[in-house]
Amino acid sequence: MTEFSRRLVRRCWLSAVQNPLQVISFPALQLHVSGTAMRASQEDFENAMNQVKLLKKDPGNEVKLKLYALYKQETARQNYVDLVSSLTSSSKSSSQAKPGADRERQGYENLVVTSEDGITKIMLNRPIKKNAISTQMYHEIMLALKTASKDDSTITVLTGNGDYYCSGNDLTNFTDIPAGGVEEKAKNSALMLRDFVGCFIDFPKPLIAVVNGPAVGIGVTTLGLFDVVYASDKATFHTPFGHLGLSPEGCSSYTFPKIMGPAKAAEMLIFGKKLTAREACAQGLVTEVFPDSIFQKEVWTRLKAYSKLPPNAMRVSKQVIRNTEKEKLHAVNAEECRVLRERWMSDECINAAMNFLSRRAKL
Ligand SMILES: CCCCCC/C=C/C(=O)SCCNC(=O)CCNC(=O)[C@H](O)C(C)(C)COP(=O)(O)OP(=O)(O)OC[C@H]1O[C@@H](n2cnc3c(N)ncnc32)[C@H](O)[C@@H]1OP(=O)(O)O
Repeated sequence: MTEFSRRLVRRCWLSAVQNPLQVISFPALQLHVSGTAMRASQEDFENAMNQVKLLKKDPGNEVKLKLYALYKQETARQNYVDLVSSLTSSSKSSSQAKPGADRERQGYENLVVTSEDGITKIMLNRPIKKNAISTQMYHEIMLALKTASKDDSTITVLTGNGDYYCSGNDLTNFTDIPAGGVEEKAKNSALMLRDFVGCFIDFPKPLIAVVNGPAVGIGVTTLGLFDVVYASDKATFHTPFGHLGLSPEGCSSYTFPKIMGPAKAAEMLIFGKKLTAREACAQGLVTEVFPDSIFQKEVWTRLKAYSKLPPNAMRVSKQVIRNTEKEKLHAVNAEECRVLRERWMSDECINAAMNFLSRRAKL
Protein backbone atom coordinates (compact mmCIF):
# COMPACT_ATOMS: atom_id res chain seq x y z
CA MET A 1 0.00 0.00 0.00
CA THR A 2 1.52 3.36 -0.98
CA GLU A 3 1.72 6.20 1.53
CA PHE A 4 -0.76 8.09 -0.65
CA SER A 5 -3.43 5.42 -0.68
CA ARG A 6 -2.88 4.73 3.04
CA ARG A 7 -3.62 8.38 3.74
CA LEU A 8 -6.60 8.38 1.38
CA VAL A 9 -8.21 5.34 3.00
CA ARG A 10 -7.41 6.65 6.49
CA ARG A 11 -8.96 10.00 5.69
CA CYS A 12 -12.13 8.40 4.32
CA TRP A 13 -12.48 6.23 7.39
CA LEU A 14 -11.72 8.95 9.91
CA SER A 15 -14.20 11.31 8.31
CA ALA A 16 -16.80 8.56 8.18
CA VAL A 17 -16.42 7.74 11.83
CA GLN A 18 -16.05 11.31 13.12
CA ASN A 19 -18.71 13.09 11.13
CA PRO A 20 -21.00 11.05 8.90
CA LEU A 21 -22.82 14.09 7.52
CA GLN A 22 -19.63 15.87 6.59
CA VAL A 23 -18.46 12.75 4.79
CA ILE A 24 -21.48 12.78 2.54
CA SER A 25 -20.56 16.28 1.37
CA PHE A 26 -16.81 15.64 1.34
CA PRO A 27 -15.41 17.23 -1.82
CA ALA A 28 -14.49 14.65 -4.43
CA LEU A 29 -11.55 13.08 -2.66
CA GLN A 30 -9.25 16.08 -2.62
CA LEU A 31 -6.14 15.95 -0.44
CA HIS A 32 -4.30 19.00 0.85
CA VAL A 33 -0.56 18.68 0.53
CA SER A 34 1.61 21.63 1.73
CA GLY A 35 -1.39 23.92 1.52
CA THR A 36 -2.07 23.04 -2.11
CA ALA A 37 -5.26 21.19 -3.07
CA MET A 38 -4.29 18.03 -4.93
CA ARG A 39 -6.88 15.79 -6.60
CA ALA A 40 -6.33 12.06 -6.20
CA SER A 41 -5.61 10.52 -9.60
CA GLN A 42 -7.84 7.75 -10.91
CA GLU A 43 -5.00 5.29 -10.31
CA ASP A 44 -4.55 6.42 -6.68
CA PHE A 45 -8.28 6.13 -6.17
CA GLU A 46 -8.48 2.64 -7.66
CA ASN A 47 -5.48 1.58 -5.52
CA ALA A 48 -7.25 2.83 -2.42
CA MET A 49 -10.41 0.96 -3.41
CA ASN A 50 -8.42 -2.24 -3.85
CA GLN A 51 -6.75 -1.77 -0.48
CA VAL A 52 -10.14 -1.40 1.17
CA LYS A 53 -11.19 -4.76 -0.31
CA LEU A 54 -8.03 -6.41 1.09
CA LEU A 55 -8.40 -5.12 4.65
CA LYS A 56 -8.27 -7.93 7.20
CA LYS A 57 -10.61 -6.28 9.72
CA ASP A 58 -14.15 -5.61 8.49
CA PRO A 59 -14.83 -1.87 9.12
CA GLY A 60 -18.57 -2.52 9.50
CA ASN A 61 -21.49 -1.89 7.18
CA GLU A 62 -21.96 1.77 8.03
CA VAL A 63 -18.36 2.76 7.25
CA LYS A 64 -18.40 0.63 4.13
CA LEU A 65 -21.51 2.39 2.86
CA LYS A 66 -19.89 5.78 3.48
CA LEU A 67 -16.80 4.74 1.59
CA TYR A 68 -19.03 3.87 -1.32
CA ALA A 69 -20.81 7.20 -1.03
CA LEU A 70 -17.41 8.83 -1.49
CA TYR A 71 -16.75 6.49 -4.38
CA LYS A 72 -19.91 7.76 -6.06
CA GLN A 73 -18.81 11.38 -5.59
CA GLU A 74 -15.68 10.66 -7.58
CA THR A 75 -18.02 9.97 -10.48
CA ALA A 76 -19.79 13.34 -10.07
CA ARG A 77 -18.23 14.90 -13.15
CA GLN A 78 -19.34 11.93 -15.23
CA ASN A 79 -22.82 12.29 -13.75
CA TYR A 80 -22.87 15.92 -14.89
CA VAL A 81 -22.10 14.83 -18.45
CA ASP A 82 -24.69 12.05 -18.13
CA LEU A 83 -27.35 14.46 -16.89
CA VAL A 84 -26.76 16.84 -19.79
CA SER A 85 -26.93 13.89 -22.15
CA SER A 86 -30.21 12.71 -20.58
CA LEU A 87 -31.65 16.20 -21.03
CA THR A 88 -30.75 16.04 -24.70
CA SER A 89 -32.32 12.61 -25.09
CA SER A 90 -35.47 13.64 -23.23
CA SER A 91 -36.00 16.54 -25.56
CA LYS A 92 -35.59 14.09 -28.47
CA SER A 93 -38.11 11.71 -26.93
CA SER A 94 -40.68 14.37 -26.11
CA SER A 95 -40.43 15.53 -29.72
CA GLN A 96 -42.56 12.43 -30.50
CA ALA A 97 -45.47 14.49 -29.18
CA LYS A 98 -46.87 17.29 -31.33
CA PRO A 99 -45.38 20.63 -30.26
CA GLY A 100 -48.04 22.97 -28.93
CA ALA A 101 -50.65 20.20 -28.54
CA ASP A 102 -48.87 18.92 -25.48
CA ARG A 103 -49.18 20.44 -22.02
CA GLU A 104 -45.90 19.67 -20.32
CA ARG A 105 -45.85 19.88 -16.55
CA GLN A 106 -42.80 21.62 -15.17
CA GLY A 107 -40.88 21.11 -11.99
CA TYR A 108 -39.85 17.45 -12.20
CA GLU A 109 -36.16 16.65 -12.42
CA ASN A 110 -36.36 13.03 -13.53
CA LEU A 111 -39.86 12.77 -14.98
CA VAL A 112 -41.53 14.18 -18.04
CA VAL A 113 -45.24 14.56 -17.37
CA THR A 114 -47.54 15.50 -20.22
CA SER A 115 -51.29 15.64 -20.78
CA GLU A 116 -52.78 15.24 -24.23
CA ASP A 117 -55.90 13.60 -25.72
CA GLY A 118 -57.27 12.80 -22.25
CA ILE A 119 -54.11 10.87 -21.32
CA THR A 120 -51.64 11.90 -18.63
CA LYS A 121 -48.29 10.34 -19.44
CA ILE A 122 -45.71 10.02 -16.67
CA MET A 123 -42.36 9.15 -18.24
CA LEU A 124 -39.38 8.09 -16.12
CA ASN A 125 -36.61 10.22 -17.55
CA ARG A 126 -33.24 9.01 -16.34
CA PRO A 127 -32.21 6.90 -19.31
CA ILE A 128 -28.50 7.13 -18.60
CA LYS A 129 -29.13 5.19 -15.36
CA LYS A 130 -31.65 2.89 -17.03
CA ASN A 131 -34.41 4.81 -15.20
CA ALA A 132 -33.28 3.59 -11.76
CA ILE A 133 -35.52 5.26 -9.17
CA SER A 134 -33.62 7.68 -6.93
CA THR A 135 -35.09 8.90 -3.64
CA GLN A 136 -36.09 12.14 -5.34
CA MET A 137 -37.81 10.19 -8.12
CA TYR A 138 -39.92 8.25 -5.62
CA HIS A 139 -41.24 11.59 -4.38
CA GLU A 140 -41.69 12.94 -7.92
CA ILE A 141 -43.66 9.85 -9.00
CA MET A 142 -45.91 10.13 -5.92
CA LEU A 143 -46.56 13.78 -6.71
CA ALA A 144 -47.23 13.04 -10.39
CA LEU A 145 -49.69 10.25 -9.50
CA LYS A 146 -51.50 12.41 -6.94
CA THR A 147 -51.76 15.24 -9.45
CA ALA A 148 -52.94 12.91 -12.23
CA SER A 149 -55.60 11.41 -9.95
CA LYS A 150 -57.21 14.86 -9.78
CA ASP A 151 -56.60 16.23 -13.28
CA ASP A 152 -59.10 16.09 -16.14
CA SER A 153 -57.42 13.25 -18.01
CA THR A 154 -59.36 10.00 -18.27
CA ILE A 155 -56.45 7.53 -18.11
CA THR A 156 -52.89 7.66 -16.79
CA VAL A 157 -49.85 5.98 -18.30
CA LEU A 158 -46.43 5.21 -16.79
CA THR A 159 -43.55 4.55 -19.17
CA GLY A 160 -39.77 4.95 -19.48
CA ASN A 161 -37.51 7.04 -21.67
CA GLY A 162 -34.68 5.25 -23.47
CA ASP A 163 -34.01 1.53 -23.75
CA TYR A 164 -35.20 0.56 -20.24
CA TYR A 165 -38.61 0.86 -18.63
CA CYS A 166 -37.03 0.90 -15.15
CA SER A 167 -34.00 -0.77 -13.53
CA GLY A 168 -35.64 -0.66 -10.11
CA ASN A 169 -34.51 1.00 -6.94
CA ASP A 170 -31.38 3.11 -7.40
CA LEU A 171 -28.81 1.07 -5.49
CA THR A 172 -26.96 4.23 -4.48
CA ASN A 173 -30.01 5.34 -2.44
CA PHE A 174 -28.52 3.53 0.50
CA THR A 175 -25.14 5.28 0.40
CA ASP A 176 -26.76 8.46 1.70
CA ILE A 177 -26.76 7.58 5.40
CA PRO A 178 -28.28 10.16 7.82
CA ALA A 179 -26.86 11.03 11.25
CA GLY A 180 -29.03 8.30 12.84
CA GLY A 181 -27.18 5.66 10.85
CA VAL A 182 -28.37 2.67 8.84
CA GLU A 183 -31.32 2.04 11.17
CA GLU A 184 -32.75 5.50 10.58
CA LYS A 185 -32.16 5.12 6.85
CA ALA A 186 -34.03 1.79 6.82
CA LYS A 187 -36.91 3.28 8.83
CA ASN A 188 -37.25 6.31 6.52
CA SER A 189 -37.00 4.14 3.41
CA ALA A 190 -39.72 1.80 4.67
CA LEU A 191 -42.03 4.77 5.32
CA MET A 192 -41.33 6.21 1.88
CA LEU A 193 -41.84 2.85 0.15
CA ARG A 194 -45.15 2.36 1.95
CA ASP A 195 -46.40 5.76 0.75
CA PHE A 196 -45.08 5.13 -2.75
CA VAL A 197 -46.84 1.78 -3.19
CA GLY A 198 -49.94 3.23 -1.47
CA CYS A 199 -50.26 5.76 -4.32
CA PHE A 200 -50.58 2.88 -6.82
CA ILE A 201 -53.09 1.00 -4.62
CA ASP A 202 -55.30 4.09 -4.26
CA PHE A 203 -55.02 5.41 -7.82
CA PRO A 204 -58.64 6.04 -8.85
CA LYS A 205 -58.50 6.01 -12.68
CA PRO A 206 -57.36 3.38 -15.19
CA LEU A 207 -53.58 3.09 -14.80
CA ILE A 208 -51.64 1.65 -17.73
CA ALA A 209 -47.98 0.60 -17.90
CA VAL A 210 -46.30 1.01 -21.29
CA VAL A 211 -43.26 -1.20 -20.72
CA ASN A 212 -40.86 -0.02 -23.43
CA GLY A 213 -37.90 -2.19 -22.34
CA PRO A 214 -36.50 -4.27 -19.47
CA ALA A 215 -38.07 -3.85 -16.05
CA VAL A 216 -36.31 -4.75 -12.79
CA GLY A 217 -37.29 -4.90 -9.10
CA ILE A 218 -39.90 -2.39 -8.08
CA GLY A 219 -40.44 -1.59 -11.78
CA VAL A 220 -41.84 -5.13 -12.06
CA THR A 221 -43.57 -5.67 -8.72
CA THR A 222 -45.80 -2.59 -9.00
CA LEU A 223 -47.13 -3.90 -12.34
CA GLY A 224 -49.56 -6.09 -10.38
CA LEU A 225 -51.26 -2.85 -9.29
CA PHE A 226 -51.79 -1.53 -12.84
CA ASP A 227 -55.03 -2.15 -14.71
CA VAL A 228 -53.38 -2.91 -18.06
CA VAL A 229 -49.73 -3.67 -18.94
CA TYR A 230 -48.53 -3.38 -22.55
CA ALA A 231 -45.00 -4.54 -23.30
CA SER A 232 -42.53 -4.33 -26.16
CA ASP A 233 -41.09 -7.72 -27.11
CA LYS A 234 -37.75 -6.26 -25.98
CA ALA A 235 -38.99 -6.01 -22.39
CA THR A 236 -37.93 -8.48 -19.72
CA PHE A 237 -39.23 -8.83 -16.17
CA HIS A 238 -36.74 -9.49 -13.39
CA THR A 239 -37.11 -9.44 -9.60
CA PRO A 240 -33.65 -10.42 -8.31
CA PHE A 241 -34.52 -10.09 -4.63
CA GLY A 242 -32.67 -13.26 -3.63
CA HIS A 243 -29.45 -12.02 -5.28
CA LEU A 244 -29.80 -8.68 -3.48
CA GLY A 245 -30.60 -10.11 -0.04
CA LEU A 246 -34.04 -8.51 -0.34
CA SER A 247 -37.67 -9.59 -0.14
CA PRO A 248 -40.67 -8.74 -2.36
CA GLU A 249 -42.42 -5.35 -2.33
CA GLY A 250 -45.05 -3.50 -4.35
CA CYS A 251 -47.68 -5.97 -3.02
CA SER A 252 -46.15 -8.63 -5.31
CA SER A 253 -46.15 -11.18 -2.46
CA TYR A 254 -49.95 -11.07 -2.84
CA THR A 255 -50.60 -9.99 -6.44
CA PHE A 256 -48.10 -12.30 -8.18
CA PRO A 257 -49.35 -15.59 -6.68
CA LYS A 258 -52.88 -14.41 -7.48
CA ILE A 259 -51.99 -13.51 -11.07
CA MET A 260 -49.73 -16.42 -12.01
CA GLY A 261 -50.16 -19.02 -9.28
CA PRO A 262 -47.86 -19.56 -6.28
CA ALA A 263 -45.26 -21.75 -8.03
CA LYS A 264 -44.58 -19.35 -10.90
CA ALA A 265 -44.59 -16.42 -8.47
CA ALA A 266 -42.05 -18.21 -6.25
CA GLU A 267 -39.71 -18.77 -9.21
CA MET A 268 -39.73 -15.03 -9.87
CA LEU A 269 -39.81 -13.62 -6.35
CA ILE A 270 -37.63 -16.13 -4.48
CA PHE A 271 -35.26 -17.38 -7.18
CA GLY A 272 -35.17 -14.30 -9.39
CA LYS A 273 -36.20 -16.02 -12.64
CA LYS A 274 -36.21 -13.43 -15.41
CA LEU A 275 -39.22 -13.61 -17.77
CA THR A 276 -39.39 -12.56 -21.40
CA ALA A 277 -42.31 -10.36 -22.39
CA ARG A 278 -44.07 -13.34 -23.95
CA GLU A 279 -43.60 -15.45 -20.81
CA ALA A 280 -44.89 -12.60 -18.64
CA CYS A 281 -47.91 -12.35 -20.95
CA ALA A 282 -48.55 -16.10 -20.79
CA GLN A 283 -48.48 -15.84 -16.98
CA GLY A 284 -50.95 -12.94 -16.90
CA LEU A 285 -48.63 -10.19 -15.67
CA VAL A 286 -48.64 -8.52 -19.11
CA THR A 287 -51.83 -7.83 -21.05
CA GLU A 288 -50.36 -7.84 -24.56
CA VAL A 289 -46.94 -7.90 -26.23
CA PHE A 290 -46.10 -5.92 -29.40
CA PRO A 291 -43.08 -6.13 -31.73
CA ASP A 292 -40.77 -3.32 -30.71
CA SER A 293 -40.83 -1.78 -34.22
CA ILE A 294 -44.58 -1.00 -33.94
CA PHE A 295 -44.89 -0.85 -30.14
CA GLN A 296 -45.26 2.92 -29.64
CA LYS A 297 -47.56 3.44 -32.62
CA GLU A 298 -49.91 0.56 -31.82
CA VAL A 299 -50.10 1.23 -28.10
CA TRP A 300 -50.73 4.96 -28.36
CA THR A 301 -53.36 4.48 -31.06
CA ARG A 302 -55.17 2.08 -28.78
CA LEU A 303 -54.81 4.27 -25.70
CA LYS A 304 -56.15 7.31 -27.54
CA ALA A 305 -59.27 5.32 -28.45
CA TYR A 306 -59.69 4.12 -24.83
CA SER A 307 -59.27 7.65 -23.48
CA LYS A 308 -62.43 8.71 -25.33
CA LEU A 309 -64.63 6.27 -23.42
CA PRO A 310 -66.91 7.81 -20.75
CA PRO A 311 -64.56 8.72 -17.88
CA ASN A 312 -67.00 8.11 -15.04
CA ALA A 313 -67.85 4.63 -16.30
CA MET A 314 -64.14 3.77 -16.48
CA ARG A 315 -63.52 5.09 -12.97
CA VAL A 316 -66.48 3.26 -11.48
CA SER A 317 -65.57 0.03 -13.25
CA LYS A 318 -62.06 0.23 -11.85
CA GLN A 319 -63.44 0.79 -8.38
CA VAL A 320 -65.77 -2.18 -8.66
CA ILE A 321 -62.88 -4.39 -9.78
CA ARG A 322 -60.32 -3.14 -7.24
CA ASN A 323 -62.06 -1.74 -4.17
CA THR A 324 -62.74 -5.03 -2.42
CA GLU A 325 -58.98 -5.67 -2.48
CA LYS A 326 -57.79 -2.28 -1.27
CA GLU A 327 -57.74 -2.98 2.46
CA LYS A 328 -55.92 -6.25 1.89
CA LEU A 329 -53.38 -4.56 -0.41
CA HIS A 330 -52.59 -1.87 2.17
CA ALA A 331 -52.05 -4.56 4.81
CA VAL A 332 -49.75 -6.51 2.46
CA ASN A 333 -47.85 -3.32 1.64
CA ALA A 334 -47.31 -2.55 5.34
CA GLU A 335 -46.05 -6.07 6.06
CA GLU A 336 -43.68 -6.10 3.05
CA CYS A 337 -42.20 -2.78 4.18
CA ARG A 338 -41.76 -4.06 7.74
CA VAL A 339 -39.84 -7.11 6.48
CA LEU A 340 -37.75 -5.01 4.08
CA ARG A 341 -36.76 -2.64 6.86
CA GLU A 342 -35.00 -5.60 8.52
CA ARG A 343 -33.55 -6.83 5.24
CA TRP A 344 -31.91 -3.48 4.44
CA MET A 345 -29.86 -3.76 7.63
CA SER A 346 -28.68 -7.28 6.83
CA ASP A 347 -25.15 -8.14 5.68
CA GLU A 348 -26.64 -10.01 2.71
CA CYS A 349 -28.30 -6.87 1.42
CA ILE A 350 -25.50 -4.39 2.14
CA ASN A 351 -22.86 -6.65 0.58
CA ALA A 352 -24.99 -7.14 -2.55
CA ALA A 353 -25.47 -3.37 -2.97
CA MET A 354 -21.75 -2.76 -2.50
CA ASN A 355 -20.83 -5.46 -4.98
CA PHE A 356 -22.94 -3.67 -7.57
CA LEU A 357 -21.53 -0.23 -6.70
CA SER A 358 -17.96 -1.49 -6.89
CA ARG A 359 -18.75 -2.97 -10.30
CA ARG A 360 -18.20 -6.52 -9.08
CA ALA A 361 -21.76 -7.66 -9.77
CA LYS A 362 -24.50 -7.05 -12.25
CA LEU A 363 -27.74 -8.89 -12.69
C1 LIG B 1 -35.25 3.15 -1.02
C2 LIG B 1 -36.59 2.63 -0.79
C3 LIG B 1 -37.28 1.81 -1.82
C4 LIG B 1 -36.70 0.46 -2.09
C5 LIG B 1 -37.66 -0.41 -2.81
C6 LIG B 1 -37.16 -1.80 -3.04
C7 LIG B 1 -36.81 -2.00 -4.44
C8 LIG B 1 -36.06 -3.02 -4.82
C9 LIG B 1 -35.57 -3.15 -6.20
O1 LIG B 1 -35.92 -2.44 -7.12
S1 LIG B 1 -34.41 -4.38 -6.40
C10 LIG B 1 -33.73 -4.11 -8.01
C11 LIG B 1 -32.60 -3.12 -7.96
N1 LIG B 1 -31.99 -3.02 -9.29
C12 LIG B 1 -30.92 -3.70 -9.65
O2 LIG B 1 -30.37 -4.50 -8.93
C13 LIG B 1 -30.40 -3.40 -11.04
C14 LIG B 1 -28.95 -3.04 -10.99
N2 LIG B 1 -28.48 -2.75 -12.35
C15 LIG B 1 -27.93 -3.69 -13.17
O3 LIG B 1 -27.80 -4.84 -12.83
C16 LIG B 1 -27.53 -3.23 -14.53
O4 LIG B 1 -27.21 -1.86 -14.47
C17 LIG B 1 -28.64 -3.45 -15.60
C18 LIG B 1 -28.79 -4.96 -15.85
C19 LIG B 1 -29.96 -2.85 -15.17
C20 LIG B 1 -28.22 -2.78 -16.92
O5 LIG B 1 -26.94 -3.27 -17.32
P1 LIG B 1 -26.20 -2.59 -18.58
O6 LIG B 1 -27.11 -2.58 -19.76
O7 LIG B 1 -24.88 -3.27 -18.73
O8 LIG B 1 -26.03 -1.07 -18.17
P2 LIG B 1 -25.11 -0.45 -17.02
O9 LIG B 1 -24.99 -1.41 -15.88
O10 LIG B 1 -23.85 0.05 -17.60
O11 LIG B 1 -26.03 0.75 -16.51
C21 LIG B 1 -25.88 2.08 -17.00
C22 LIG B 1 -25.75 3.00 -15.79
O12 LIG B 1 -26.92 2.88 -15.01
C23 LIG B 1 -26.58 2.56 -13.66
N3 LIG B 1 -27.66 1.77 -13.07
C24 LIG B 1 -28.44 0.87 -13.66
N4 LIG B 1 -29.31 0.37 -12.81
C25 LIG B 1 -29.07 0.96 -11.62
C26 LIG B 1 -29.66 0.84 -10.33
N5 LIG B 1 -30.69 0.04 -10.09
N6 LIG B 1 -29.16 1.61 -9.34
C27 LIG B 1 -28.14 2.45 -9.56
N7 LIG B 1 -27.53 2.60 -10.77
C28 LIG B 1 -28.01 1.86 -11.77
C29 LIG B 1 -25.29 1.78 -13.78
O13 LIG B 1 -24.59 1.80 -12.57
C30 LIG B 1 -24.60 2.55 -14.87
O14 LIG B 1 -24.10 3.73 -14.28
P3 LIG B 1 -22.63 4.25 -14.61
O15 LIG B 1 -22.63 4.54 -16.08
O16 LIG B 1 -21.69 3.13 -14.28
O17 LIG B 1 -22.43 5.45 -13.75
